[in-house]
Amino acid sequence: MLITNIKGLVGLHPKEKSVIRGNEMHHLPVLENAWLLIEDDLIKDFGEMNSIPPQISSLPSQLSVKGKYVFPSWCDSHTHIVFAASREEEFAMKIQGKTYEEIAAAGGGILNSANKLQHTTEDELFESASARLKKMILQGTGAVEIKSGYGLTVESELKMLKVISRLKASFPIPIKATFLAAHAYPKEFQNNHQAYLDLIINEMLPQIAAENLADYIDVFCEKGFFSVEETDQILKAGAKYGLKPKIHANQLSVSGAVEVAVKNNAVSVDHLEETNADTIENLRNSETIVTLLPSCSFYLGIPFANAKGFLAADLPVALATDFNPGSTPSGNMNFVVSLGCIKLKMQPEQAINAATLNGAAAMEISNNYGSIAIGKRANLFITQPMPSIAYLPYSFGETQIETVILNGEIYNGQP
Ligand SMILES: N=CN[C@@H](CCC(=O)O)C(=O)O
Ligand SMILES: [Zn+2]
Repeated sequence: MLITNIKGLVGLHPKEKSVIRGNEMHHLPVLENAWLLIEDDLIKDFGEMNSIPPQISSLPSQLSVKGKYVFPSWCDSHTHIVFAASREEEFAMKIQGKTYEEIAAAGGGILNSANKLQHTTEDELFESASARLKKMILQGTGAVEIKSGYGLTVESELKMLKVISRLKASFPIPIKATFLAAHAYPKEFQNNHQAYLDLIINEMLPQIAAENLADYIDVFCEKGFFSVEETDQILKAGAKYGLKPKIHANQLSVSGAVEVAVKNNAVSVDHLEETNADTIENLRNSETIVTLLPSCSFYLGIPFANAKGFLAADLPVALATDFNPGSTPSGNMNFVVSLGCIKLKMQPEQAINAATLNGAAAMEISNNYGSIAIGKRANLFITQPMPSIAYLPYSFGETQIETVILNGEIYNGQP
């Protein structure tokens, strides 16, 4: 496929560039008036229209996209899209002023989702997650991470991870699976934490490893959920099976989560709505990526993360949706990029880098995804005609995406 007359080819980082740190994130390379050649599922070549070689300009399969931009697909590195039911009954409680913790204490929250999921079949979960994923892809997402964590029993955690495996086999995008049994303590373990930790460590992890069902391990390290010591215990057990951590950290309080995550070589620390100077210091000399989830702040009404502080400390910042039924019922990365600009005060270039190459880095796939470079996978989207790149986050709540290309082929929602 040859795409011609591209108004701007966006995200032309060199192929060897695997992550972008703070100060560099302003730099989003764009080639104006460009062509892009895709062969099989890979980016084969690109250049300027006024110097297009004749043997390329005469190729048969051409798509002229005058006035439109071509972006690398969004890479959404934090989601919980396998769930049994929406939770809009909690929406009303939130509007009345109940906090996330109060809703959880009243029997809502994660345990509510776990109860529903335990009574839902693997096939039903696969169908509903597929519908969500299809919609996300049509909104420009071309790589995704999905967590378990609404099972909370051996059987149901495995059921969730099997659903993620089936999604991996059925969808034409890379999918990473994260094991998050340490999402909340089930009722029967509320006064015996160690028994649940033993269940995770001695029952769940060996089976998950034997069936190769997870790529990462996650813990909701937070007051009222999993303590720093409990988190450390789980991460060390995961490491024995080669599972690197991606951690829910500092969503509701500065909890020591970042320290324990960095100590255990976390690929990413996610949320960080609550941050102090120590949080930044703990991250400074690590490889850990800071993944911010501004649509969670938007929906819950909790603080927006200190993106500018992380960027000023030269840390790599990624943006992701956190799509889940409780704190973020949306998988729209376009809206996340808008919030990155409007609420986190990132420049459009920084937010786009955060949602593409750094999102890919937070899933350890940035050698093949997240930017437009020769030899990388042709996962991209073509916008509607737009006056500039900044127009995409500026026109919040809309999607400017007209055509989605995955592995070099136009994606129309099948499967
Ligand atoms: N914080 C923990 N997990 C989810 C919310 C889960 C829920 O409320 O169902 C999050 O990332 O926001
Ligand atoms: Zn989450």
